[in-house]
Amino acid sequence: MSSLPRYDKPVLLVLNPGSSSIKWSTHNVSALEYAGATVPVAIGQAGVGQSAAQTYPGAPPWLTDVLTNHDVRAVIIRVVHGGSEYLKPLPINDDNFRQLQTLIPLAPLHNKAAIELIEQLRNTRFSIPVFAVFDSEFFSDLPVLSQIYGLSVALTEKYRLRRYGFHGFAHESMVKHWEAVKPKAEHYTLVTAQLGSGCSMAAIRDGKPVDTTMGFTPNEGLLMRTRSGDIDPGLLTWLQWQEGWTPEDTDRVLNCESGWRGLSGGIDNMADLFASEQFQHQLAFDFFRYRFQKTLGAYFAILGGLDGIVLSGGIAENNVDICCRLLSGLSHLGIALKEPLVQSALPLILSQPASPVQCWVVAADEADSMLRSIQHHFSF
Ligand SMILES: Nc1ncnc2c1ncn2[C@@H]1O[C@H](COP(=O)(O)OP(=O)(O)O)[C@@H](O)[C@H]1O
Ligand SMILES: CC(=O)OP(=O)(O)O
Ligand SMILES: [Mg+2]
Repeated sequence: MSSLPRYDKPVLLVLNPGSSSIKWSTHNVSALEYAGATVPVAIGQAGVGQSAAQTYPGAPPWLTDVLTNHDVRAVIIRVVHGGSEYLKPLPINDDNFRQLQTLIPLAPLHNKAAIELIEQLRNTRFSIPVFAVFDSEFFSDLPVLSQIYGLSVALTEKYRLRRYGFHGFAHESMVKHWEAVKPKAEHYTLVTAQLGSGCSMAAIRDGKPVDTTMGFTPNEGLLMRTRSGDIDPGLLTWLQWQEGWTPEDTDRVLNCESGWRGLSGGIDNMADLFASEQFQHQLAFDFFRYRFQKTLGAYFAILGGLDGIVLSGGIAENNVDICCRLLSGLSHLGIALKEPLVQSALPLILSQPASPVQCWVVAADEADSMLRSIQHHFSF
């Protein structure tokens, strides 16, 4: 039975499959205002290393419900990895859909869920055009030094190896927030941090990203829920020899069995990890914070100073105490926090008025950034 009230104006449906949720929202086509609540729908952890050629069941009930009760003119879906081919918004057709299917191994926790959703949409009776928008678009012009890896030019060129960067819609939304609260500052330096199941940071100069922690895949950089983040490549080769791992095994270990869940021995939600007094749980949280602060220091160095920090994502948005822990002990960087801070409506300023670095926590509006990206290329 349908749970959504009928909404008769034409809408765009925005789908955001993350590594631990699918978020959706509908938006009035003409006003591009929210026409419905952004409702997260829980999904299981996507399997790693499975074949992309699988059987797709029909659209899940929540999706059928949305399509039945809205006059959906187009679906805009966040696809995390577009490979070297796709960065700009893409109207999905048979050819590019087949190509997108081959990219699943580049972002197994994300692209598989996106491909499944697209397949389900294409199989419905609604015949609605589907557009993919890519998480790396925001990072397409990173400076060359932050793009490259220390691998041979032959290998780099053969596979077009580069840092792509992900969470682009979230980082773009955080930049927009900063520019709204600091409209007079023409030149500025900023660090944005998206902290959810996937975690990443970006160094921003005057609105443009100059570096970011996620790389060729969304498993570089910070410690994440089930992803290891940075790891010594030599350790990995050694483990492969020792354990006889196949590429699929390695992928599963790095993407699904590591991160704070692996390190803590099974704690999934950051709220539980943070609240726990057990040694191994505290160690996992401290390591998460250590990686965050180490990256902040590196970005401070390459930016030559820092005007602001903006935090977002499921961890930051829901837990002001964690935000404060992450930013504590950094007075030498010019971070002076307000104390005490209580969880309240976002956006929330965390720093004292005189703090040289102004710190905020905001609810990044990825859907809004996705819509703005598509608006530059298509009208509905
Ligand atoms: N109250 C909370 N305190 C700390 N962390 C939280 C809280 N609520 C949710 N989280 C964390 O937020 C994560 C989900 O964030 P989200 O940005 O929605 O992820 P994704 O987009 O990958 O699905 C969960 O993995 C959980 O660890
Ligand atoms: C790229 C990424 O990790 O996204 P999410 O945090 O939504 O899983
Ligand atoms: Mg997300």
